[in-house]
Amino acid sequence: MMNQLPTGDVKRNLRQEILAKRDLLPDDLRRAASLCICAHLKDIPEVTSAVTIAAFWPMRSEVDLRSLFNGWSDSGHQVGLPVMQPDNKLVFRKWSATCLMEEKQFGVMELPETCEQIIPDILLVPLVAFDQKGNRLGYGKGFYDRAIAELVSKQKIVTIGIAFAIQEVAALPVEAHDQPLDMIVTEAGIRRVKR
Ligand SMILES: Nc1nc2c(c(=O)[nH]1)N(C=O)[C@@H](CNc1ccc(C(=O)N[C@@H](CCC(=O)O)C(=O)O)cc1)CN2
Ligand SMILES: Nc1ncnc2c1ncn2[C@@H]1O[C@H](COP(=O)(O)OP(=O)(O)OP(=O)(O)O)[C@@H](O)[C@H]1O
Repeated sequence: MMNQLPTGDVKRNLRQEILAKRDLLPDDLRRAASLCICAHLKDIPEVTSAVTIAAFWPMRSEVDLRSLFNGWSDSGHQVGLPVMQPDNKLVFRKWSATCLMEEKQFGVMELPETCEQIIPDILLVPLVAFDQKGNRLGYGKGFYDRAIAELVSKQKIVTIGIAFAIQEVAALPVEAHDQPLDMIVTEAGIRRVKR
């Protein structure tokens, strides 16, 4: 049957449903799955050969990639983390083991202004939901849609969605501004999206 709801409503409902499901994952399972996702990322040549990897500091019940940061940094990668700007854009600042994260708007932890801004060549994108075609849903503020659109207009970039397997949905509604992903990594494995 055709879905009669406007796209914005469908997205809002899916977001709520999947976030509730993600919040219910037990901590031990979340930790194990996060480590499994980290192990998969070590097997992706585009990641291991990247200069600058944009990751994220986990918020709420997201996948936790932090166990990779020291190793990446020690092996010569730059690790970037997102910082929200007043114009609803994202920039990425360089993480190091001595950085102290600061609590910013919506309780999000971010690197302070003293950390230099960097341009990522790999973007690990936190997901609320995804589908098999590589469409993604975030928290609904368009931060990553804008960031991906701006980065791809300037350089070649690889976008990798990061989520737990339970965050997959059959099909997400797609709007003109939605930026699809090149790959999705869950604890179940690495999926490359063909287009
Ligand atoms: N780890 C991580 N960092 C990230 C993101 C992310 O998805 N994951 N972001 C990806 O975008 C940006 C932060 N985006 C956010 C979007 C919404 C809310 C939030 O709390 N929204 C409230 C409504 C706030 C309001 O409208 O006043 C809510 O949903 O209840 C927080 C952060 C940048 N950093
Ligand atoms: N490139 C862009 N330029 C300006 N506005 C944009 C752009 N991309 C998305 N937006 C706006 O951001 C809002 C949120 O979009 P959407 O519901 O697709 O969010 P999302 O994909 O869940 O969020 P996010 O990208 O933060 O993960 C929409 O109102 C949309 O118009």
